[in-house]
Amino acid sequence: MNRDQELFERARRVIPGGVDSPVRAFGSVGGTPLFISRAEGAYVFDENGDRYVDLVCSWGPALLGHAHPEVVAAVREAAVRGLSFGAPTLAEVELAEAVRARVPAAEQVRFVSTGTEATMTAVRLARGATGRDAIVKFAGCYHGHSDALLAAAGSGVATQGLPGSAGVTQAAARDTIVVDYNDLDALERVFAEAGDRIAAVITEAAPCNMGVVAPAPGFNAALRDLTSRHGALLIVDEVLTGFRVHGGGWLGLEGNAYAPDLVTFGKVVGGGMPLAALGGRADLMQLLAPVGPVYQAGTLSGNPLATAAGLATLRLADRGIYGHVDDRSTQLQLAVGEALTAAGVPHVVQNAGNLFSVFFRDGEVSTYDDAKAQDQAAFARFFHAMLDQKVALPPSAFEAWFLSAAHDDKAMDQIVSALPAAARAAAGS
Ligand SMILES: Cc1ncc(COP(=O)(O)O)c(C=O)c1O
Ligand SMILES: N[C@H](C=O)CCC(=O)O
Repeated sequence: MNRDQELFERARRVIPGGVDSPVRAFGSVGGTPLFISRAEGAYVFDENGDRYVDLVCSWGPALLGHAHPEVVAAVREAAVRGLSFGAPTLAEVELAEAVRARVPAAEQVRFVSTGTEATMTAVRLARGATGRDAIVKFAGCYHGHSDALLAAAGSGVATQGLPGSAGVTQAAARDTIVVDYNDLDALERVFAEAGDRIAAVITEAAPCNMGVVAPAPGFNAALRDLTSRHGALLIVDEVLTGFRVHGGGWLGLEGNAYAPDLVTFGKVVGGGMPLAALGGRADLMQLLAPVGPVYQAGTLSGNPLATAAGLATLRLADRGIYGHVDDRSTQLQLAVGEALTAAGVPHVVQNAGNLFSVFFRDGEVSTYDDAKAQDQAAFARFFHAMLDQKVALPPSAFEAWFLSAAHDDKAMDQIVSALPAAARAAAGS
């Protein structure tokens, strides 16, 4: 047994499945997760002492690469001033201003610790504002693990092939209406039948948790029109896309052509620390306690180390950074496509800005059903062949691949030269 295997066995004795988040467990690809001892730039190092080019990037936050010196310095400086105060700070105000400057729809911002809290609060706020109970979500979208949002969810729920989660009450499930992604006709029908019950439609700005499935042109703007016509709110979840695909998130990439009522952030906004946020129209945000009647709170919300990391990250994330990540993403998408084509493996590479994933099937994927109809065994073979060559992909066919500003020519060469053998493994040859 190597050190990772030893640790996994030990972990499983004290931690369910040996992991603190199911997607880490290698459940759908088999084998032993890497136990990471440290990370730097484009690389992670496991407990065996092996170095891997990382295409997980902490599932998104590491836009600048791991342990960027300026971000680490900002966290160090904050740490010596105190780890947590449970009181307002200057850095929170600065970070809220930085978010508002980049995302006009976020007129006011409330910081929380996880994306789950951000979307959960958005749902509660929508219900409080409209006096309605039902929420519409799209099949294959993932918004964290609050009860209202676990139905037909992507990410780890998709990876495990679950329809939802045990422990969600029937009442909660009844108030969540699930519609196929990119299907406006179906959504129109739902509003025609139950429009006066619907508090909000929540959508990933561009879904990346059933693999990457960009919205059809005009889809998000149509959601805006439809919800407005029916007095429902539009919640755009930018936890994954926010500050990653563009300085203004997916909304910015689409030129802020439509404005959601509420928008959620996580991952990059916390620079690798536990921080997420809910933003939105000021009149709605003013319904949150202590101003309004919708309660939301958090002992560690707006934690000073996390706000320091977030601020340093947003300050560094300029056009050059996004240009670099976009170019690397285009390069890798082409290289993966070429390798799989050469090996005769059915596939489609889809992107939303610099986020992309590979579906091991022919034909465009625009719904969760399309995403599920892929050869997951081929993905598992591909994944392990890449891992054998010291390239760490997300261990699921339903997750996006993440690049960073630290993925330089050397790291890219290592990835690209690993592709032909991985493609042949996917082909089963
Ligand atoms: C789009 C989206 N929303 C919400 C979440 C939940 O965030 P967290 O894992 O920080 O709770 C995630 C990822 O996990 C996500 O990708
Ligand atoms: N797909 C998820 C986030 O976007 C993966 C993170 C997790 O659930 O641990």
